[in-house]
Amino acid sequence: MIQRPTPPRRPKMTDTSQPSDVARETLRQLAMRRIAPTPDNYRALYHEIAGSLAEEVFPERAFKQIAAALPRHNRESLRLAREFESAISQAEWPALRAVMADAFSRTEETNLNWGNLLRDLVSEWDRRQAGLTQARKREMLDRVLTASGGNPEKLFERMQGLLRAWSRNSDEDLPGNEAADSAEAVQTFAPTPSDTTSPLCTELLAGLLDGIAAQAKLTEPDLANEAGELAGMIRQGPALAPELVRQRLDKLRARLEWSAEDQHAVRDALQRVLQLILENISELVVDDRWLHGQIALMGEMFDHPLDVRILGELENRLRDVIQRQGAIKIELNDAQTRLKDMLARFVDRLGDFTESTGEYHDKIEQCAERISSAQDITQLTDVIAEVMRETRTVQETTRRSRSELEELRTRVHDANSEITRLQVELEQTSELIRHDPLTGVLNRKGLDEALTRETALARRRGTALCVGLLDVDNFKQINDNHGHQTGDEALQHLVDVVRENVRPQDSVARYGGEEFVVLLPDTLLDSAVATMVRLQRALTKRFFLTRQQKLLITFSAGVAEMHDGEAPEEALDRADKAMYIAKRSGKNRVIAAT
Ligand SMILES: Nc1nc2c(ncn2[C@@H]2O[C@H](COP(=O)(O)OP(=O)(O)OP(=O)(O)O)[C@@H](O)[C@H]2O)c(=O)[nH]1
Repeated sequence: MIQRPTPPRRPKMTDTSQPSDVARETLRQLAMRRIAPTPDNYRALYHEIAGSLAEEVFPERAFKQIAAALPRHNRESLRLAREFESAISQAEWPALRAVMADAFSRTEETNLNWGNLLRDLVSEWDRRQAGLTQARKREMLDRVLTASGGNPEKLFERMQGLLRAWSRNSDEDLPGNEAADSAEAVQTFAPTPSDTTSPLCTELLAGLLDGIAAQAKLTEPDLANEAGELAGMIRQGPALAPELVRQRLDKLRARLEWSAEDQHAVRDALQRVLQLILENISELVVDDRWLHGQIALMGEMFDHPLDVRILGELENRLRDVIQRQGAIKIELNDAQTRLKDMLARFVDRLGDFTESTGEYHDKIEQCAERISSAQDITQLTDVIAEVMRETRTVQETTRRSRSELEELRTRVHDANSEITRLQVELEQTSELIRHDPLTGVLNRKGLDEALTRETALARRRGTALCVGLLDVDNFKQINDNHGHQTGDEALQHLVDVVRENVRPQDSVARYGGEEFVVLLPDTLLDSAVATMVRLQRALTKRFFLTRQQKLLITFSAGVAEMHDGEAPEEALDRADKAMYIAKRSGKNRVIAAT
């Protein structure tokens, strides 16, 4: 026998006098009847169990779609659309009803008024008005027609304005103060600042923005793009989003002001840099390599668009190079003078030696003559004694000269090595003075300068500035297990990853052994924390490879946003404290300083 499935029995209802019981029962029934638990099914079942009527649901989504399609060409339609949206967001039928009634009554009003408006306008056209010729009236009407851009509501509004202006100036009822009224008429009629549909204003404004875009293209591409985009928007029809255009124009004006201030600072800094270069070039007397160093620096400077940060750094670099080169130059001159003295003594010694050996030869020749003319043995004995004495003297001179020459040779060799060392140091000075020799990032001195520069810029521009201080986790273990050289390479790897993952305007500095600072201009605290976390992620993606072994480098970091009027050292101190909290709470994390 085929077993028919038993239809789901209506289960015994629990007490459903309380809404919470109804809700519980609804869920139970949904599960038992295997009905999909959608909001609509839940609602229907709830009312079935409660024995109530389903309330009419407010169709918010559908209304929002309607709101999105509403026209917003003028102030009036924009206001209505906003009121409509507000009624939707409150899900209120009465409010929605009021907005709709308002909108319809306005349409009716507008329709009714067209006839009256035209009649009044025609009669004002025929009347005589102070200071308004027919030609002037035609010109005014033309402008109203053009400025309305085919928008009937706008045209209606403007025609009413025109009518008011004409009627106030009519001869019949012209009050005593004609001049003021006349001025008011023109003012009433004159395009308002938001009247961007006036073709002349539009083109002037757009042309001005194009000019700004062209000028800023090379030095500030972002600003140039913004000006270009705004020009485009204004040409397309700014009446579509007048508020947005106004806000963007306002921001652009503020940026142009900053840019002008920057240009000023750039010019001053450039002047100081050039003065320093000139001072330095006039000092160049010993080695042309110095000159090449300076020229390379200038080349570097003019390779980038002039920027206060670059100029500030170059100025400081040059100042340092000049100072250091000055000191090295003195040492180098000293060493060269000593070398010259020694060579002079060497030449003297050689002369003495040649002289004494020359005398010896003369003496020996004389002795040889006396030997050949000697008559007896006594005479010969005297000559031999003299030969012996002269030979001993010359031997003594030769020995002394030899040891003196040996000593001179060693000292010349030492002086030469010293000169080579100083020259190498001289070449490296420009590079190393503000940069850490191991990793190439800024050292403490470089960091101090970057902090001073960025703090001043942030204050002037009213932008945020953050410092992130990171300390490598368990670095001692890397050194102990793999050697100091590997430890050094691990630090270089860390710096490579950090530099690749921060913006060009961010600065990276070595703060201590395995501690680094990242300086983040124009960045709020949350974004700075996010940046440090991004660096941590980047390090987990790029392992450090040493002898075919992958090492994961992690760090703990503290981040502080510079407070108003706070000294950079205090912000660093707060970041340091936050970093220690990160270490104590398990390492490999980023903590925002309070
Ligand atoms: N290879 C190398 N090691 C360095 C350098 N500077 C500092 N160190 C070493 O870094 C180690 C830091 O050790 P600790 O201060 O105990 O820090 P840590 O092992 O990272 O421990 P935590 O910070 O608590 O995670 C010391 O052994 C320093 O000698 C460097 O330039 N190269």
